[in-house]
Amino acid sequence: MHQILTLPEKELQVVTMEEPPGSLKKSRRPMSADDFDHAANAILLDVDGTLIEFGPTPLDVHVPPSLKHTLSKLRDKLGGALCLVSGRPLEHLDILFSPLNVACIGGHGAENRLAPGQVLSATAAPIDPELRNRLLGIATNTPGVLAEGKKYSLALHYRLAPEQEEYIRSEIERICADFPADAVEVLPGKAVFEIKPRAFNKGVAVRALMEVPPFKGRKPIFLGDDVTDESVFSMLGEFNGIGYSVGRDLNFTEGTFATPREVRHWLYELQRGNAISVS
Ligand SMILES: O=P(O)(O)OC[C@H]1O[C@H](O[C@H]2O[C@H](CO)[C@@H](O)[C@H](O)[C@H]2O)[C@H](O)[C@@H](O)[C@@H]1O
Repeated sequence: MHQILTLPEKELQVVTMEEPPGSLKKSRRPMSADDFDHAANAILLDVDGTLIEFGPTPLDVHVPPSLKHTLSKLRDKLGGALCLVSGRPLEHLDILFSPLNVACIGGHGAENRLAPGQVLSATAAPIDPELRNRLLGIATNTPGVLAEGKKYSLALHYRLAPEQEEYIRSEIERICADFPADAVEVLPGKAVFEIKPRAFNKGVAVRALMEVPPFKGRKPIFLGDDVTDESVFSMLGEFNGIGYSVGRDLNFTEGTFATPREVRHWLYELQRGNAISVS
């Protein structure tokens, strides 16, 4: 039997994770909080592996209350120009981060809420149902593999069965070959393959975000940990922005945080700084 992961309304298993050791050499330090300008910058944040530590399954994660508090304060000091940019669906982000209300890009760019308090909107068509069903069959037939159904994509997680990575990869390739190549994209994430239509990605969604208030005219600072974040890192230059990676160096980044804990500390320092009033 495959396991379809769903998030029960307002109910998540909360696991307190050990903080991983900050082992990475920090040769490229991110900007000091003293140099940060609350009136000129926008903060864009990937979630899993950047703001919070990985858990064994998508539901077994912990969002520290102190992080929600920090993000709430920082959002206010930025005049609302703070956005979560995640592969998770927006409704999952809202449950995980409740009661925080911030701008969000979800589903790898398929959905967005371009400012805090706005109504959610979809920017993409749902994943092809036949493709979804055939991919679900991989989880059905492979012990330890979890299928995370999302409206716009499907994630096949092998964190609990790492030995299945190559088998899953080849099965996905075999199935996707039956669909138009320009319609299907496979994102290899952290112990996961995400299959989605090619039409949207985080970078395209961030480009749209940066055209609307309160983000318009600001310089985006984006933090991400994964190759699935590269579509954002690679377009930041269009807005004079800066990218920072987490846990490892990635292309188009100017600095690296060792761990999500270090990211959380940096954000805490940013929200403590004085906001310069917007004219
Ligand atoms: O874009 P992100 O915010 O980084 O989200 C990427 C995916 O994160 C989640 O999966 C990852 O985190 C899980 C919980 O720690 C972990 O078990 C899994 O192995 C990771 O790949 C989420 O479940 C996906 O929907 C996101 O696309």
